[in-house]
Amino acid sequence: MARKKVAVLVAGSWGTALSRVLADNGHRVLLWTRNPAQAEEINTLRSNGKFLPGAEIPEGITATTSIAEAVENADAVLFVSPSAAMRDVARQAAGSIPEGALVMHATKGFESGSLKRMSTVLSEELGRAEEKLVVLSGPSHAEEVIQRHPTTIVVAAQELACAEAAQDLFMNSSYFRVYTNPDFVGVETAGAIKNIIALGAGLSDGLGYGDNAKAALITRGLAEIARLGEAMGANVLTFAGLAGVGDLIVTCTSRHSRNWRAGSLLAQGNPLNEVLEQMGMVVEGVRTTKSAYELARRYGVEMPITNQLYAVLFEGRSPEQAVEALMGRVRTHEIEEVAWEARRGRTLN
Ligand SMILES: NC(=O)C1=CN([C@@H]2O[C@H](COP(=O)(O)OP(=O)(O)OC[C@H]3O[C@@H](n4cnc5c(N)ncnc54)[C@H](O)[C@@H]3O)[C@@H](O)[C@H]2O)C=CC1
Ligand SMILES: O=C(CO)COP(=O)(O)O
Repeated sequence: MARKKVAVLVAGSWGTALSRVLADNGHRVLLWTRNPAQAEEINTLRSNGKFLPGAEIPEGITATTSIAEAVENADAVLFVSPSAAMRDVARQAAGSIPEGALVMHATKGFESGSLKRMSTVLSEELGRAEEKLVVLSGPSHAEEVIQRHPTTIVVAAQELACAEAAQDLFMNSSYFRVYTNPDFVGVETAGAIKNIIALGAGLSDGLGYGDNAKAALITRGLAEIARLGEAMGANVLTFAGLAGVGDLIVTCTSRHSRNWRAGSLLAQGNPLNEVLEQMGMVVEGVRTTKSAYELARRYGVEMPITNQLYAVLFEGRSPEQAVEALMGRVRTHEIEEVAWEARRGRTLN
């Protein structure tokens, strides 16, 4: 594949790891950071010690503090800021992105207050149709990608050509395999909402519960993620894929997971503000719990785990009370569509 110029905004853990994949694929990467000391460290020491300690940054990556320089003449632009900074970063880049550049994002979250998906925020700020945007998601921790450990992700776009252009940029046969999916809304919502369940898994482990509890959180979490996603227009099958169950597994079980770690610190009795300070990296699940709690009300969807997480994070409920409330819920069917009422009148074969 021809060598492309790709701008990556910003130089956190995930932006840096994805830059390595692009550089390994022969592309020229301009990695933007607002922090001059970090740019200097990347360009001279070839390291990004705060976010990926011990990792070597390849020569194909150049850091810059000028967002205009990063995106100027770029063939593709990847946004990978925390969700809280997306609108601000997009606004800064908007005037300099070439008309024909492929625009992608790999951020997992919603905009607080407006509850908009990240692609909607990008579309508004960049003046581009959502149909032309690409979202990257799936089970992928930066700490493993930077070490070139085998990883699979999914790229979603409403137009196949856009998804395949992103697939071409990132896919390599040694450690990074990329699938395409036309269900843009499903991939984007699955990736955002899984962080709530990761917080819950961390809380569960922090309380000393075992694998049964975690498996329950993953599966029942998936059920409520899919319910909200479907109400927002997603294809329910997407939740059985990399962005759904795949990401839930990795985020609820990996020692690299920030959301899991934050949940386990909360279970030890640490206040939320101290946990976030101690983490030093973005913990998207906290904001996303609030957004999903509000989205569930907007779409009339039942999300019991999200509701309990919301009460623990923002209303002072103890994790033990939250577990009691979840276990004490009124009895119900596992899947409405296969419940007895729905089968009445059908012949079994
Ligand atoms: N770390 C990972 O393994 C993965 C992260 N993600 C997603 O990628 C997004 C970014 O996460 P990470 O890279 O892990 O975060 P991080 O905490 O490692 O880095 C965030 C970076 O954003 C910068 N930043 C924050 N606000 C800014 C602003 N207003 N303007 C410019 N720069 C700003 C920070 O200085 C920092 O360099 C999140 O939505 C996360 O869910 C997705 C998949 C994997
Ligand atoms: O989205 C991620 C991995 O796919 C990263 O989020 P966590 O660090 O919370 O697991």
